[in-house]
Amino acid sequence: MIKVGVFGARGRMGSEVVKAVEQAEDTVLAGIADTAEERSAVLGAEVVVDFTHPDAVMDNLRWLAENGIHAVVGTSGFDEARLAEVREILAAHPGVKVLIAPNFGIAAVLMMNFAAKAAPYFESVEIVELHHPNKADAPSGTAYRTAELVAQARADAGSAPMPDATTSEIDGARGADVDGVRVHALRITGLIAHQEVVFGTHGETLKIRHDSMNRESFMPGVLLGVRRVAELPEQLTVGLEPLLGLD
Ligand SMILES: NC(=O)C1=CN([C@@H]2O[C@H](COP(=O)(O)OP(=O)(O)OC[C@H]3O[C@@H](n4cnc5c(N)ncnc54)[C@H](OP(=O)(O)O)[C@@H]3O)[C@@H](O)[C@H]2O)C=CC1
Ligand SMILES: O=C(O)C1=N[C@H](C(=O)O)C[C@H](O)C1
Repeated sequence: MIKVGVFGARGRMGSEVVKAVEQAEDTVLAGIADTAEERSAVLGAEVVVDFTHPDAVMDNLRWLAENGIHAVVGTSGFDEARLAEVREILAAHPGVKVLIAPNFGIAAVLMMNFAAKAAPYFESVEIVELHHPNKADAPSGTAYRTAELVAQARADAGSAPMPDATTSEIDGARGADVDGVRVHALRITGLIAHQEVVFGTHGETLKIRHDSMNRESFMPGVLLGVRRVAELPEQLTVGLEPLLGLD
């Protein structure tokens, strides 16, 4: 049995993780925390799953590394600077592994993978992410990661800059610029988590859309991370792709 702790256990995602860990045959709940002060409740866990807040997660990761506990992280907000900081923390704790996945939905990972593959074939691409209005950050971690992957695929293919003749705009009308890719964030009551990657070239468009209909849908990915994190070859793994055999 893998002993699993949960940070953010009373939140929307954390409460689903608690249920999934309790229901799986090879995992047991070792402790839960919903504040930094409660973290010692997970001492004894082999792996902690963190679905907390972008403002809390870095301190949580430092604490877990200091206590020799592997981490499976769903919390958003990881840019290159943060990932570099995580690598620095881990360098001082060589036995500890961390998996950070911008999205644990298997279909969402495929959506990102397909978007990167399509990117070199189109002149234009923009990302629209749609979430529930209680989401803490914008754009979503998934949209941010998709933009990075799409931008990298375009750069590797030597794609020309995207056409955009806008010379006058109200601030924000063209969305956020992530590595040269425009990202638009909608916050709509009734939604959970959704994304469209919209590609266009002359006479043809392609839309790749992903919808999370409930939070249970993230749990197979979270449990996969819990089962595999200790054996991952790198101390820090970003994205579920290598665990799914995707390049
Ligand atoms: N990678 C993925 O597949 C997914 C990622 N996410 C991400 O997960 C994160 C959480 O989302 P969601 O569950 O909707 O948010 P919630 O606000 O519902 O849950 C976060 C929980 O974490 C608690 N918390 C805050 N600080 C700490 C801390 N230092 N230690 C332990 N617990 C803490 C909060 O308590 P309090 O409310 O009292 O502050 C709250 O209960 C977000 O960054 C979101 O983007 C969400 C869905 C899928
Ligand atoms: O806050 C959410 O709900 C979600 N957050 C993650 C993100 O920021 O990408 C994953 C998913 O979109 C749901």
